[in-house]
Amino acid sequence: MVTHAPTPIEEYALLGDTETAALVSRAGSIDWLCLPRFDSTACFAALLGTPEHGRWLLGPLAPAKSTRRYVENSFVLETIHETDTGAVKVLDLMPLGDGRADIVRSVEGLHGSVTMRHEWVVRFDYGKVRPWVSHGTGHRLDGDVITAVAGPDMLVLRGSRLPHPRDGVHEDEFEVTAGQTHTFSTTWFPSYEQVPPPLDIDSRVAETIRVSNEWAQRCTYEGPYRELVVRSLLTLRGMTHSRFGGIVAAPTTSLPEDFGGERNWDYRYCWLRDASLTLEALVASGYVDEARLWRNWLLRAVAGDPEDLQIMYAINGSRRLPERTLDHLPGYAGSTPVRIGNGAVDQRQSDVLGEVMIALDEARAKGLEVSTQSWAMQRALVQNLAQHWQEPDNGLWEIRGEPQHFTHSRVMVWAAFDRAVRGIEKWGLDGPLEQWRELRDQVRDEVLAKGFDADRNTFTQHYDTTEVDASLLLIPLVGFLPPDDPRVLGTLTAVEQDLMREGFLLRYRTETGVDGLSGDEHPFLACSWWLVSAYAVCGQVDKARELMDRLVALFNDVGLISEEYDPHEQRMVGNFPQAFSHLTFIGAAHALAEAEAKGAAHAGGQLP
Ligand SMILES: OC[C@H]1O[C@H](O[C@H]2O[C@H](CO)[C@@H](O)[C@H](O)[C@H]2O)[C@H](O)[C@@H](O)[C@@H]1O
Repeated sequence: MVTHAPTPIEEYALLGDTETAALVSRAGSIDWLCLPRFDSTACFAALLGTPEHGRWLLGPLAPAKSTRRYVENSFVLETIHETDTGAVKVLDLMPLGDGRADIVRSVEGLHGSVTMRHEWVVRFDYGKVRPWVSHGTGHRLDGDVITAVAGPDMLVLRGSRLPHPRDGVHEDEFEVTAGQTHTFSTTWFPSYEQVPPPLDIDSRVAETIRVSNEWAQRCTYEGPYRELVVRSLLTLRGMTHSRFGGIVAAPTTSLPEDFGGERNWDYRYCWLRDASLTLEALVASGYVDEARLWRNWLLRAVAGDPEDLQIMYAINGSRRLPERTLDHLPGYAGSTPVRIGNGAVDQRQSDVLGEVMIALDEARAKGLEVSTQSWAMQRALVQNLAQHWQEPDNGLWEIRGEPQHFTHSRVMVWAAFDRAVRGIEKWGLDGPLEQWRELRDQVRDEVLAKGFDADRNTFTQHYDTTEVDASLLLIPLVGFLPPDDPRVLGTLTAVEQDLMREGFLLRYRTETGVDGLSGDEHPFLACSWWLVSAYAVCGQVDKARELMDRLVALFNDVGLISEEYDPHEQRMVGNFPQAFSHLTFIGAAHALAEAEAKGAAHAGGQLP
């Protein structure tokens, strides 16, 4: 029985150091943090339970009006808390680029006086393990510190005023008046090592902002919604492990797709699909170095027998992600089970090679040099697909029901062969051209014959149904058919008719039971953005703009968005922030910009 009211998902902001990420609420509570990696165990897991499962709170004791923003293009979060007695500014960040795992927090009095509440509640292993906590002083520790240790993990808390122990919690309350500042840092380190030295905080803050600004300046996108596009690119960068090159689908696990339901999944892994689509968004916006980083990750992750290709890997490329439930956690809003690992790792999802081949083809077109090793790997994977493409699969939605012949999967199989052919024809690479051309045409003929319902003039979710699926919107976007083909336009209409819910798009109708899960879900934001892109390429620019404006209004105050949206309760749903949502938003902005530019050129008589 959960009595703790959950903080709405949209009330969280992201902190990150490109190796892991934290969620901090508007009230100043860091409720989620896995250290030192995105997929490490959490030491603060209140997000999926109660404060007793670990959190770090630094916020005003009295009710406050709290406004926040990121400093320039960084993930340095600045929150102003205004109370009846005064105002303070809190700065939260994870410094970038020093190979350490620190979180820094400072509070500065602006006017009047504010009583701050400080709580440091460390619970290792996702809120389960109470650490051994010591208050130490000494030469090696460089002044007063608090350390918390359990097994392999150790944290050290430093600060200008340390909290006191009480019933397993370290807490403090103190006044901050205008001009006063208190600074704190928590640092993770392996427990067999010495406590790391203190940080030079001012220089780390300045460096973090500088590095982020430099990265943002490389963005080449100049179309509508630019500020949000840049913030979304930064969010994708924040989900990319800067040394490994892997990209997580989201930094959280088990934020529910259905509040109180079982659709709770761990997204702290690198899906080939999500990562390829992230790459496309980055490359289209001018970030080719990131494509190289990820391609090298891919080469290491999939190295070996092509037969053993997985659809997702851990962030460092390792393969074992067994799905387990954490039964000690009550779940966000009572949504159980809380899962770690992901059972979809063993699924056949025939779309993924298509997404990888498209992303690498686009990166090549934007200047990523061809590497012999990379093409050899692509050839081997395409040859393997040639053996298996006719098998039923779990599709891009990773259904847990019976495998099917999903139309989207087959369209992406076509895309894999198509981009392989293009590798030879356009880029002069070597391979069995005739065989791949034949396969490409064979898959195309099959999709047109078996994945299309002529009565309704629409493509279908799979070969044995008349249902539709939002993934069919990708047919013109990947070049399978031109946008003005009547079958594409018919599919657009059918998808609108069947899947629109209160102005946003569902992935598919769960009522059919195709996914093998109980409960329902809400509109899936990536699909809604695919609809914007489909409208844009099909020339329905007014509809694209209208839907885009509606979607853009859903971002929270610091430019973040989750996987799904519940229009009825007007709240974000699912893991947060989700790469899929951010990258499809970027894609939609590009599509809209191109369509509007084309429309303007037409109006100006510049096009035939
Ligand atoms: O809906 C059931 C499935 O939900 C998750 O998959 C979704 O997220 C993935 C990561 O963003 C994405 O690649 C996939 O297309 C989405 O359906 C979950 O990871 C699966 O285990 C689950 O079956």
